[in-house]
Amino acid sequence: KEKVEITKEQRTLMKVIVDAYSTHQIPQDVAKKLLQEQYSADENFLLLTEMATSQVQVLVEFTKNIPGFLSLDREDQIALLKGSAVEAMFLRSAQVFSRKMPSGQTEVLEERIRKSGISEEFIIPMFNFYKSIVSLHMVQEEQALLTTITILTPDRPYVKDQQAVERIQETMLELLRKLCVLQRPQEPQYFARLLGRLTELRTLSHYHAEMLTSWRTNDHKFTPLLCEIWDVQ
Ligand SMILES: O=C(Nc1ccccc1F)[C@H](C1CCCCC1)n1c(-c2ccc(Cl)cc2)nc2cc(F)c(F)cc21
Repeated sequence: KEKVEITKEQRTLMKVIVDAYSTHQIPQDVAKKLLQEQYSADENFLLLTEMATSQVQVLVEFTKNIPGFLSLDREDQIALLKGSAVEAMFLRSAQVFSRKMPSGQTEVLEERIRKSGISEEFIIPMFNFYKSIVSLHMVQEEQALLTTITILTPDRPYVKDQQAVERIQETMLELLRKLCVLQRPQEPQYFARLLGRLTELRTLSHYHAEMLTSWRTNDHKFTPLLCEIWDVQ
């Protein structure tokens, strides 16, 4: 039986990542807003573009706290941010959706999102992904590390020094692997299941531009930052 233990430096690394992850969150809670009232497709589109724009800003702040990220080549840092922003947003959305809520509220939230203006064809894959995240019952350490691992994907477009990214990602993968073994001794496959979600996440993120341009709204207005990150307009 493998004796797994977290080293002192791994504990420090995890604290840095989890603190940064919980600090750099969007101030206003979109789930609360959606539960408070029903918005029109136009209002929902505006809310989405606002949320997605501020999500990119908090993502940039979060990555500054990933040990080693700032010592990467500057252009590679940008390539990693650009390449992971959409996935980070869907992962964040899934984590928001998987939060424990008073009974019945998750169903209301799901209904509001289904009716938000997003076109039918994307609702199934999106909620399949969200529900697969819900079923993992991730703790915040796992959520923070999974987002960090997503950001540190070496084979994003235009990354020059992939080895340098791989080295940092491997540190995070090893830490997550240990956490999963310690957290779920009865589920030896749990770590593999977590990483499997990243494949689903990448597939869902392929549709992101279409999801926005097919939104049921008369005016698809995007912020300059979203045009940059979301390959729209
Ligand atoms: O705000 C959003 N996501 C989000 C962005 C940044 C940080 C945190 C976030 F939750 C949007 C809203 C926007 C307003 C209309 C309804 C969907 N959102 C999505 C989502 C994201 C992108 C596309 Cl193309 C389609 C849906 N899935 C959600 C699941 C949830 F549980 C949730 F609370 C909000 C969610």
